[in-house]
Amino acid sequence: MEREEKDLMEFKSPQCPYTITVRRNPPRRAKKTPATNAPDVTTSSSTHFDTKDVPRFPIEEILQCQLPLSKTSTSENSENLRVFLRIRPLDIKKNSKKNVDGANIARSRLKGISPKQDMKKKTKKKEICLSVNDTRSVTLSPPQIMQDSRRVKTEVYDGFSHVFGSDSLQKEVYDRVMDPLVSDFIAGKSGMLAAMGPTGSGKTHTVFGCPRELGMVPRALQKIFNCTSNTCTSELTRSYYVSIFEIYSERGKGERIFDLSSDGVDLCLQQSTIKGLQEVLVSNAVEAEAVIARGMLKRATAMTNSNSQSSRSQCIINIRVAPNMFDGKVELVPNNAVLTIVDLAGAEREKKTGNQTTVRGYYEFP
Ligand SMILES: Nc1ncnc2c1ncn2[C@@H]1O[C@H](COP(=O)(O)OP(=O)(O)OP(=O)(O)O)[C@@H](O)[C@H]1O
Repeated sequence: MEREEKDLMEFKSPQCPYTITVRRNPPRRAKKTPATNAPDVTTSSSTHFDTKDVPRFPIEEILQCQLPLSKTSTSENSENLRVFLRIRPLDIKKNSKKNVDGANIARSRLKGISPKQDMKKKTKKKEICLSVNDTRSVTLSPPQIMQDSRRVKTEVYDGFSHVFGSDSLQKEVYDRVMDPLVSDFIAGKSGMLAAMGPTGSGKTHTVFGCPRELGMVPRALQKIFNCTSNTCTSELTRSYYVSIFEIYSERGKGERIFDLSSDGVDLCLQQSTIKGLQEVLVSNAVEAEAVIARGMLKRATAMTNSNSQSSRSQCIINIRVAPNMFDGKVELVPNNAVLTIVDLAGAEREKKTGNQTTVRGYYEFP
């Protein structure tokens, strides 16, 4: 307490400074400052010190003062954890085409209308309940049929790092979400992108994409290897390793971890560390994509053979950069940085596709 009061006394400037150091929790048993010329206010009764000489502590000025924010704290990239929201388009061409054929055609005929009219009716029933307010918030309102219910309310979800509307492009998402992580990774800083959401919400589409709309993984690999081959010699000394594994959990059973690389086996978790995960050395984006594609195929096959309705599968891809020896020197910057990409698959995934050899998205095998 003595120390604190002395500190307050030493603050003589009536002007509010731009930076203020607020000392909290001073050491309780702090030694008394050796005797100086400064009067001891705590024992003022035993001294001739006059409290009128003490300059007023400018508490009001400090409280009113607007501290200028530093450049880094205002930039959204400085946040360690960023949460993005991407809204999936309501109508996906692939599905609408599927609905016109087969059983739907027969049903439309029974109703005495053309399949196209039936489709139109269906589309009319679709109601958009999620609207984008601005780049950081959305409003979720109940469908009209439930609007009288007191229990369901319109809610605003605010504070996202960025909201991508249903018309957002893969490149747009990559530039804002993934590119900063890739740049950091190239500079030696680890990062992670995790796609989360209910089944069918577009996680796999965003992470892997399709040949016409490349997702985050192929775009990241392109940047990493383009950068490596285009820049200075020190970066040519780097080696890149890819590993891919799956954390698989089934209701009523524990979690299992599988190495999805070609000769990978069951893995075990020891004190939060996965033991025995294989890494594959890759020298370009094509090689890296091949390792990931094979892993995705292995994952899909395992999912199809399992009781996928009650299971969840999390696929984790790691790209690690390691410094190499070059002319007797070691490049120190990319100090084993790891870029991790997580794709969480929903329970109904394989029930819908039902085909062992098809991995949806970018990695498709004949
Ligand atoms: N932004 C988008 N633009 C076009 N099509 C999309 C978009 N997002 C998702 N889709 C399509 O929606 C369908 C479901 O998406 P996707 O498989 O990515 O969902 P998911 O969240 O990974 O589902 P699961 O958890 O079951 O694996 C796919 O046919 C996908 O191509």
